Amino acid sequence: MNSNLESLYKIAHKPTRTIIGLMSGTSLDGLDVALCEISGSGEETEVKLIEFKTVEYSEDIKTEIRSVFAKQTIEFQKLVLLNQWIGVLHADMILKCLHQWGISSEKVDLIASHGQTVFHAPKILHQQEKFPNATLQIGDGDHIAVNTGIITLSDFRQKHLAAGGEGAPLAVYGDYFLFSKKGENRIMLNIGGIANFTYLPESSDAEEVFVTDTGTGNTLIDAFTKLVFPKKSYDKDAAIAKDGIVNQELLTSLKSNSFFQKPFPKTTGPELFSVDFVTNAQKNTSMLNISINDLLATLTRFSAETIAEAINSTINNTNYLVENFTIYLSGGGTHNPLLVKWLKELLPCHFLKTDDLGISGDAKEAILFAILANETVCGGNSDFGTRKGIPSVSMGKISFPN
Ligand SMILES: Nc1ncnc2c1ncn2[C@@H]1O[C@H](COP(=O)(O)OP(=O)(O)OP(=O)(O)O)[C@@H](O)[C@H]1O
Ligand SMILES: CC(=O)N[C@H]1[C@@H]2OC[C@@H](O2)[C@@H](O)[C@@H]1O[C@H](C)C(=O)O
Repeated sequence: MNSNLESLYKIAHKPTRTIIGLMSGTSLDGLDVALCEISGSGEETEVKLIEFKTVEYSEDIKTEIRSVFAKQTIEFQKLVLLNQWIGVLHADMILKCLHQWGISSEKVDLIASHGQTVFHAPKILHQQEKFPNATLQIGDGDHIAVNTGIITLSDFRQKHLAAGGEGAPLAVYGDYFLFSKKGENRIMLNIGGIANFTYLPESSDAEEVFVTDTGTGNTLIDAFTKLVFPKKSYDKDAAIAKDGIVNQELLTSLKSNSFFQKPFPKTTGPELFSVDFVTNAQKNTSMLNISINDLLATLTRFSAETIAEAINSTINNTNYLVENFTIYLSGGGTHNPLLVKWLKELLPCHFLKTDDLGISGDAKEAILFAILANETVCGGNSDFGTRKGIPSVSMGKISFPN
């Protein structure tokens, strides 16, 4: 047997695996690095978060990624260069984290790398009959494996697409394994650049589980904060939006986009929820001169209402009542007090954080990719039935260091 496969075989048989989960989301704030100890698989998965760090991206990295990010037209050579560059950068960031934590790379069994999404194109966005759902994450896995000396799983979303999904949201698998609890109705709501939620009914039946994106989370709030205040990357503690008044006419125009009429489950990204998207709505309602306070208040309300309406309408189609659910919040939007206040007003549920279940909301997505790698190496027996958007497949391409 090839010695690489032998190593992988041994890892699969260990009672506990040390796996680094990596996530760099749509906010482009940095790379989340979660060092986890994982035992079991599927519904028996147990995770201990040993270390966590968000390695902030330098302005140079942000500028380079933004030059191709969610854009219809780019310099093609740049995309090719970035694919390798990000792989090498991520490897370097991992090695620095391990050094800081005093952990040798030999102690790490696997890396699970999400990569950087540069374009998400489900059919509902691109609308071209002959082309299937598509998405692209860059930051080559072979470069991470060779540069760290650690077996790396990457590019998780392609298998999901190949098996009939939209390549997202993948959170549902880890959410179900870690958080589904018989006798409790739970919603795991992640408010990142884009918001999504996993619905975990009290039956704990994998075939009833459901996941969808809802639309924008922080991405539009961040974009307009940066546009008007180039030194700020987001509206910290909703300080700007809090002094504004929601503009109902603009809000109605934003909500009239056909994305919100499409059936669930569905996925989206900053390709749709962009500065142009808002500017067009402003033009249509003659609101181009609205104050930044009112604009951010309206965009924050837009996120809150579309998240609440997605949750209400999907639960109304089930045997359960929305008031019997607990919502567990995670993602950066959890730190936005105005967004959370409005969500609490709009949804008659009990609100907690994933931290209350022992998993840090800021680390959750990186941990979820570590769980996906764990499943590919030593699990893969869970059956999610025929529910749309949750194919029962193992995900991630395996890169060996030598
Ligand atoms: N104190 C705060 N006040 C308001 N907003 C905050 C605060 N802290 C974080 N945020 C928001 O959270 C964002 C970062 O969220 P997160 O790291 O979950 O996004 P992401 O992982 O890049 O997104 P995605 O999950 O869509 O890929 C920031 O850009 C900001 O909008
Ligand atoms: C294509 C892509 O990168 N999508 C992300 C993004 O960020 C949030 C939302 O949009 C979600 O669908 C997804 O990430 C999480 C981790 C997921 O797949 O569950």
